[in-house]
Amino acid sequence: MERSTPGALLVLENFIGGKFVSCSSHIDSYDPSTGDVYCRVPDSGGEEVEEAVQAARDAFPAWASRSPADRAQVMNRLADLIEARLEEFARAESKDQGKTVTFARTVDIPRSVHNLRFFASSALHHTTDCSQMEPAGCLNYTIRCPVGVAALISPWNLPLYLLTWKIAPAIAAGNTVVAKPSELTSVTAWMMCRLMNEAGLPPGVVNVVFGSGMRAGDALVSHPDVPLVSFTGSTATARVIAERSAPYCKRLSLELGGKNPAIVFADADLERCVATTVRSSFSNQGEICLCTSRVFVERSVYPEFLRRFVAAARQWKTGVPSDPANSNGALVSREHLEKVRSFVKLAWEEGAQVHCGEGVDKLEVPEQNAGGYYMLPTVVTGATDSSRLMQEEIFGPVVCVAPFDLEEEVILRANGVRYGLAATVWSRDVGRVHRVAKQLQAGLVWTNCWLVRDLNLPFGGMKNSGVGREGGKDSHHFFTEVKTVTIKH
Ligand SMILES: NC(=O)C1=CN([C@@H]2O[C@H](COP(=O)(O)OP(=O)(O)OC[C@H]3O[C@@H](n4cnc5c(N)ncnc54)[C@H](O)[C@@H]3O)[C@@H](O)[C@H]2O)C=CC1
Ligand SMILES: N/C(=C\C=C\C(=O)O)C(=O)O
Repeated sequence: MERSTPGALLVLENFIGGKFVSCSSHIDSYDPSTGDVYCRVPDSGGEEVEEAVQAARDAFPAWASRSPADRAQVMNRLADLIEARLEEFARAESKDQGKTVTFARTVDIPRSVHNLRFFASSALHHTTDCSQMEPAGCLNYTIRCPVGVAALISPWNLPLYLLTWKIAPAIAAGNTVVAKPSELTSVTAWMMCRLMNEAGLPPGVVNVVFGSGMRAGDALVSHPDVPLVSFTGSTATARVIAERSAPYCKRLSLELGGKNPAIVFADADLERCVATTVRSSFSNQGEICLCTSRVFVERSVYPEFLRRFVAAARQWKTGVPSDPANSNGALVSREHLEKVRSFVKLAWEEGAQVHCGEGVDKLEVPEQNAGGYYMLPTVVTGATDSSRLMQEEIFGPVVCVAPFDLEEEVILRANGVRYGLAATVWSRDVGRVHRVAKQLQAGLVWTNCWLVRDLNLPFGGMKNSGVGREGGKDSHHFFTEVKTVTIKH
């Protein structure tokens, strides 16, 4: 049972047409570091979504006709206002999500600010195509127009970062939006809404409706006046969204889960590789779709890699999110903690070896955090490639390590899952790195590094990891309709 905190709870309101609007029912939101209720999130449904879509529709013509430079100015002001409150946002993100304050302070919030500035700036530099048909005396050119009201649905793992990753390109291109953050982590979105009028964003350009996926999310993606949906979350939810969107032929961008492999060849710089692979496996409690989940190591260096990797995982300290000594905080919810733990239980049942973490090492947190959702970084070996541990997205601090013998073999094994989001390859052999990167079924391949991100380049997954790409030009294309104009002269 969750414990509840006495005293006043933070109560959030929807942000519609530039105003905060209260909702008659709410959902409790928990502080993952203690298990206490600390916030109440509007449980919006069809009525609230209708109001928000109407506000976005009303605001669309004026916003769409503003110049990119005008829109960029407002977005930059919003970025400045968030940046000026970075610490406040970082603490709120940590309390709501369970991540360490350090991670929120150095990753989530700075990257949210960067999203706004990046898309504000890139909107100034887009060009379109032109062709001449000489014998016919025709000039063809393209123009790009905003699509209309965009539905933006974001998850709980990088709350403000992934929300701004969608809002920024959508409004930079002249769309208006109705966003629905995850009901588990709504606070920083609400805090950003408090800054929108001050930033100069016209009422109705960004509307935020809080609530569950089943009610608010479903009403939003099913709305006939919303022609476009950008979603980040689970593959299961993406399927439902695709079904709801199909009758209206909506434009979809789906960024989904992963089962990301790291491939370590014997010639890799083992020291750097171990340090980075621990980070790629356990950052943000393993709750990033890009986290490494399966590590394949060439057999000759496998024992040494495993020894160093387990030692480094034990050094990845887990505990109270506000303590700067900790690399990991708490998982997002009790349900999610139970789900992640069930994979380790499965490992024990199936005869795999658990080298550190869950069930092996002791996790210590202060008495007041005893109800929090903590879990130690856990390293498993001996899971078969076809096991659930090696096939399903765990989305927590659990990683499987396995040896391999041949390059062709490891490519097949790395590709042998339904997902295809990200992969990492560790080798000093440039030829091999190119060869392997080309054959991996993944939207992103990092070699000798992880999570180095240029927002200009496409981001997205293959297979069950998603549909479409976002980032730079791809986001601009997704959030605009292209039209070809032909002039006979
Ligand atoms: N970025 C990623 O790859 C993420 C993957 N996941 C995976 O999904 C699993 C389940 O986590 P959930 O929070 O349940 O993810 P989810 O996919 O259900 O939630 C993501 C967002 O979708 C909304 N949503 C849920 N059902 C909806 C519907 N029918 N229509 C419209 N919106 C809907 C949620 O309210 C939330 O805002 C995790 O254990 C993890 O494996 C979860 C979050 C992010
Ligand atoms: N989309 C996700 C992470 C993106 C990270 C990045 O852009 O660097 C996710 O975890 O869902």
